[in-house]
Amino acid sequence: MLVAFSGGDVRAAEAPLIESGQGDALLQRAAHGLFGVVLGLLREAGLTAYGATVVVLAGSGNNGADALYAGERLLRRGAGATAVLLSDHVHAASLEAFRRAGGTSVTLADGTDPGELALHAGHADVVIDGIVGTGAQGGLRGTARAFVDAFNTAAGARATRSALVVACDLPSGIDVETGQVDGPVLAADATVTFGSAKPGLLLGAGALASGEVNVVDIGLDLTASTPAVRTLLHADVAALVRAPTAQDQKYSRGVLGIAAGSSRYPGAAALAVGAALATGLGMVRYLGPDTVASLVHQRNPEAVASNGSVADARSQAWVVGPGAVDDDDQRGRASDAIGSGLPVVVDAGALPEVPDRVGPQVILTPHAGELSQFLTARGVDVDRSAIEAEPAHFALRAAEMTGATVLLKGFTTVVAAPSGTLFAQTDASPWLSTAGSGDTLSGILGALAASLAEDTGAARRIGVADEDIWAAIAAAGAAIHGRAGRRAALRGPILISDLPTDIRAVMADLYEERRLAAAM
Ligand SMILES: NC(=O)C1=CN([C@@H]2O[C@H](COP(=O)(O)OP(=O)(O)OC[C@H]3O[C@@H](n4cnc5c(N)ncnc54)[C@H](OP(=O)(O)O)[C@@H]3O)[C@@H](O)[C@H]2O)[C@@H](O)CC1
Ligand SMILES: [K+]
Repeated sequence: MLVAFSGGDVRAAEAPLIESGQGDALLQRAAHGLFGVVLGLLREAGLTAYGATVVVLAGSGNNGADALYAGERLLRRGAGATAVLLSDHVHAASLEAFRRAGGTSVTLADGTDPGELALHAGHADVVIDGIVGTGAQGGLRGTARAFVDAFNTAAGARATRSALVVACDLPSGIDVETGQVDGPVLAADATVTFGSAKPGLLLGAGALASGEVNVVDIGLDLTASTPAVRTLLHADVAALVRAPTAQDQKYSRGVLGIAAGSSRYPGAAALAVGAALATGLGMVRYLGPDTVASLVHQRNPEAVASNGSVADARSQAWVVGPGAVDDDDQRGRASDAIGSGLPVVVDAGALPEVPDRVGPQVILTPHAGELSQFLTARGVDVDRSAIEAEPAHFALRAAEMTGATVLLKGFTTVVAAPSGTLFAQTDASPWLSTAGSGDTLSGILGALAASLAEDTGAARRIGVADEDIWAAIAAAGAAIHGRAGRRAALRGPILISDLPTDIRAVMADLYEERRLAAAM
């Protein structure tokens, strides 16, 4: 699991070490970790340090010092390195070490046009961003801002430019706590972060600017702090999902009730049912109008369908709401399922049925517009754009207000538990923002909820508190959905009705990971 502590907590954990005279040792450990990741990236690009061209961008703080010490190590391995100094008072010892190893440096003075230097950096093999780290205050300013603007213009966007950009601790320009960007940002191909990830690397625009996040252990003790954000990795999702055993029968593997679709939106039901079956469980019971049930049956004859009541359809979990609009029977089923005490995934048309207080086993899956309506109906007047700017804040607010688990959809999906625990998953493909995508997410979440509803060891397997298991299940569902989308996008624009094929392939990968982990 990728665990992010706030910049403040990381700095507090550094403080006693710095006071006891270990400040330089910390810088050296950080620089060594950064150097190691750069070497690996060069190797992946078919290069070695010997002969590689490196540009180190150094600001006035310790972030610049880490980058310069990493540059020193690359110089000693035969790289050619130039430092662009964005302040006239960079960390003296690291600059001295960089120069002694053969590096050259140039100071960008206030008011000087950074265009030529930016062009030079754009032609390097690697650019190490040591402009600002956890000491950044607000959006980039002064020479830092001018240089990043010029670099983005000269080198182009990530994926189109030739230089690999490696962020030291965090990409300069993001807010360390929220990932919000105010002004230019130096988007990285990879970020090497020290002690632990920071929330801004996992949330919002910061998650998009960070590339692959590598955490370097520099010996900080963070055990007394509470993680601010967590991201489930492949191994965590693999440890969570439940594979059938020889003792299982269809009822013990999990039965999911789905009250989705309406005569206006019949397709949503078929998509949710198909995705649930592909995720793997014992049975899906579909409840809804006969016409919709026959569409569900055409695609998935294994689903058991009726137009009966929630009370009569024994299940371990429910999905309510996808495509269920202007349908009083579906509304009644949503209300009954939410009131049943069973895990329930509540989407779209069922969100207005949520009472004031529920338990964390009720998983709400709004997008920003739906969360805005949901919160406004509860007296928190907030529009869609405000939620998009601070998704974690508003998801937590909704979870704390209602007691539900709140999964807020987006390119980065955030999941808030009522306990305050927060997950962020950036597994998705932009191709997934298409009609029907949310219906398949509901199906995946429902299947996980049904198959894990009675699994008392699930939270322990991935190291979360029992009270946060529903948030972890929701985060795992977002990860599976996102990866299925990425896989599907390899074949071109995603056809959501095809997604079950990719969901099954993602599940197969997860079971293989689980098997390999057990064999170790
Ligand atoms: N502590 C340690 O021992 C360890 C620390 N570590 C490393 O140190 C980093 C933290 O170092 P830090 O505290 O020196 O702050 P840092 O982010 O380098 O720069 C702050 C300076 O930047 C400037 N500045 C601020 N905002 C700005 C803006 N918006 N736009 C432009 N400039 C801005 C401002 O300088 P000024 O402009 O005032 O000259 C300010 O003083 C951390 O991320 C990690 O990499 C690790 O190696 C582990 C050991
Ligand atoms: K940086």
